[in-house]
Amino acid sequence: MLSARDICKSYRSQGVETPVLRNVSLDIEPGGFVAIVGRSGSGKSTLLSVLSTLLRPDSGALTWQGRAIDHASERVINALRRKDFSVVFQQHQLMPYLTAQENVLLPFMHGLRPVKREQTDRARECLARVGLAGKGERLPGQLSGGEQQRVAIARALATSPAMLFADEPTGSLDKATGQGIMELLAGLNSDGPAVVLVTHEPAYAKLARTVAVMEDGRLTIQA
Ligand SMILES: Nc1ncnc2c1ncn2[C@@H]1O[C@H](COP(=O)(O)OP(=O)(O)OP(=O)(O)O)[C@@H](O)[C@H]1O
Repeated sequence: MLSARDICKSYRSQGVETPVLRNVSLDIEPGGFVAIVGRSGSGKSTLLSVLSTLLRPDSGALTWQGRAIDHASERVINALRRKDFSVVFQQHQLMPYLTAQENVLLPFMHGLRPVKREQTDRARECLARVGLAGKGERLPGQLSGGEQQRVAIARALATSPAMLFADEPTGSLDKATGQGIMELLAGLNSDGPAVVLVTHEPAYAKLARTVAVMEDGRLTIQA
């Protein structure tokens, strides 16, 4: 379980401090599905970044399976991101010169070590899971926006994470394509990782089991 308690986070720029998260607490159970909603600038992405360890909180506690990770070493954080946590962004951040399958294999690539047969099989399985069987040899530029986001999700799934974080994964897609991505995430969540996602779209949030609303740096759990 991932647990955040009394998380505070401010940004400092040009001598001005802007508090963004004020005593935010949230528990995410194994298999949970949480949508974080709220108006633009309310701190949703900042919260997601703190939960996924991309940003460190100024104060408060973040624990993963009972272990404090808010000030864990880089080594511990890197191990967590390699194994348990995966993040999908609005801009899918695929490598344009690698095929879909090679992009999904990226989490397995360490230095010059060749990827293993079972990792290639896993990449193929993940592409099939997101509805892209048979498209593994295409470059991102030969796929639609929705398909590119599916590749990014397949890449995030490759390591069988316990937690999948998604920051506006539908933000650059039209409504029907976005709905497809949300349904995919809901389907993956039903037998896979816990999902925490940021969305602007109330219709998408309905697919989550818990809706958490950010307002003025505070978080309210709706259901
Ligand atoms: N690196 C930064 N330095 C200074 N201020 C920042 C930084 N990142 C975000 N902010 C500010 O923090 C506040 C919250 O930003 P955040 O991106 O978390 O909000 P959001 O709810 O995700 O917004 P949106 O829905 O528009 O993406 C905003 O006022 C933003 O301008």
